[in-house]
Amino acid sequence: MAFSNNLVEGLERALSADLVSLGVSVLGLGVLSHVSIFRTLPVEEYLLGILGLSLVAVLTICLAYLFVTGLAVLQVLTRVTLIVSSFNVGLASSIGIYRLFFHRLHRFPGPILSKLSRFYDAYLAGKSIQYNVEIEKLHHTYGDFIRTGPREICIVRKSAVPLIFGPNSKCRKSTYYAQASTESQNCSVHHTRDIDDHRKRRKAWDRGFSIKALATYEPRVKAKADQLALHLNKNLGQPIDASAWAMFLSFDIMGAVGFGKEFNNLGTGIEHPAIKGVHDHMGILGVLGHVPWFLNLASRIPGAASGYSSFFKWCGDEIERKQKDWSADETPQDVVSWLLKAYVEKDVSAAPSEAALHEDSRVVIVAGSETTATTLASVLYYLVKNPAVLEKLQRQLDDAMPAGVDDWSYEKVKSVSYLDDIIQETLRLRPAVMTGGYRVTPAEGIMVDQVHIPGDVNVFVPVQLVQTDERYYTNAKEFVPERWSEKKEMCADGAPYFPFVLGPYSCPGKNLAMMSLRISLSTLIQSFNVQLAPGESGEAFEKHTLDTFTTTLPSLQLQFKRR
Ligand code: HEM
Repeated sequence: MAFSNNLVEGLERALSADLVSLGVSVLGLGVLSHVSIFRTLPVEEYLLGILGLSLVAVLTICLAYLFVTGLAVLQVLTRVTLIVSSFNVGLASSIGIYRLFFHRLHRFPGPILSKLSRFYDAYLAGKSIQYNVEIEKLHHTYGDFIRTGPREICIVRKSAVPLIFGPNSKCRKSTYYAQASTESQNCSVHHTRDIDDHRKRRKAWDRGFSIKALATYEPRVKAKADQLALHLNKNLGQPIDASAWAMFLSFDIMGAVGFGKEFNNLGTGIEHPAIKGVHDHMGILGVLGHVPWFLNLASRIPGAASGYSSFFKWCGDEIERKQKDWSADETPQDVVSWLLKAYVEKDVSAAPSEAALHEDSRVVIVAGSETTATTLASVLYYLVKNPAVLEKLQRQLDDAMPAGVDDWSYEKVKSVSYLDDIIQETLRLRPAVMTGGYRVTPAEGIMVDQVHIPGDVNVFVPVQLVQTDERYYTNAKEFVPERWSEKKEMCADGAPYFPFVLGPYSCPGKNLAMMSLRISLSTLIQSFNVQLAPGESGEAFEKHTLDTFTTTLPSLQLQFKRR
């Protein structure tokens, strides 16, 4: 009894302390909480728990004031506001001082605000949604190793590429991928950070892109390319937005070989409504993706993801339909059916939950379409800007298929290695993922040249910047497809080239992408001459491409004429 009386008295005294003493002690508590808990806690993992706990703490303090001290409501509110703000000031000051002066990355150069918070890089990305351009500016100011976040280093060195992305790299996916979910159970193969989960699941994906599977996709890809050629034929000499039509083609291809379904963008000339929502929100991803925990939190606000709802529903309905019509005896005819097969048969490579399977199905469309579309439009851009390259390609296609379109076969197209050189050179100058992937270093860190990057640090090598670096490529910003064949001296030894990334997280759709690009480009270039439409300089296309993780292109007006 005496003990509980003492406790109540003690609590009463503490709560009724004068405002200055109260503020100072709670500020100290904020500092203490950072030093003892938050400094090492992976906030992304416990986001909701931390928010819930903070709310409970504030409510408890309110109730304690009301019932123990008997203060009036206004006085209680004043004191609680003081407590909350003092705690946060203490916490934020401790975080700031630690990040600037004591953090294991404190010696790396970079903008002060980047060292303090990822929100600064979100601001940089948001200025014109060209984080790739901002990174180039930072590189000129700070050099090859830039601290782009409290716990992030951007490295502009070729030697970093195998260390971070190579097959033997010990780096894993970083917290960047926590923007969707932190539970691998619910994540797509792209977002899971659990290395075992990822390794197992990649097997199901790789089956969907095997040589045998690709052979079944080939006629469908060709049919879509022919449909585009037909549209161009009907609109000879008219301005055609190459960015939009490349997107229509790629989405229709992924609808056909990804799901075995028809989006019919090429038929209508209008973006399918399920996809429009995705495109409208790419900018948000390009900005808030830089603060993954915030994006994760924001996406939980009711209605926040409503722009995606028709896309989610479309993919969900299609999976449901496939599950209903499932026949174990049939060989899957599209990528999602390969993923579903693993799931239905409870294979080790299966997505770990229905939610994860749905996420995977959405990745098929988004990862497969945007990337191929932007590459296709970019190739066309370089061809119109470099007519000698276009003519050389046409000559080589004619040599391989002398009887013209009736002579077309994918085998013959594959023999035209100049086409691959053109695609490769385009992906060097304008990779479809311009800045990321993002990885985290292993506990022992990594040694890049003579620089030690400590453990548990997020790292990335900006793909476009390092692939257009004069140290590694002669006339690095110029489009010279011959550098991949007869002018190999234009690439330095080990010049960095990784538009599909390398190693365990590399793009599983690379062969499908290359097939789609070869088929569509050969189909178009064999039949048409192409040039910039009147009034189009190509400047906006060159300068205003957006870095939305994958690339978002401005329009590019081209004119097609029959050869
Ligand atoms: C020119 C076309 C393409 C390019 C340049 C490209 C590039 C990339 C890159 C750079 C990544 C790594 C991203 C990261 O590290 O976060 C990636 C991953 C991925 N890509 Fe592609 N991609 C292309 C086409 C495709 C296609 C056609 C598909 C088919 C669905 C596809 C499916 C995927 C998937 C599922 C991943 C995640 C892989 C993983 O995390 O294990 N991509 N791609």
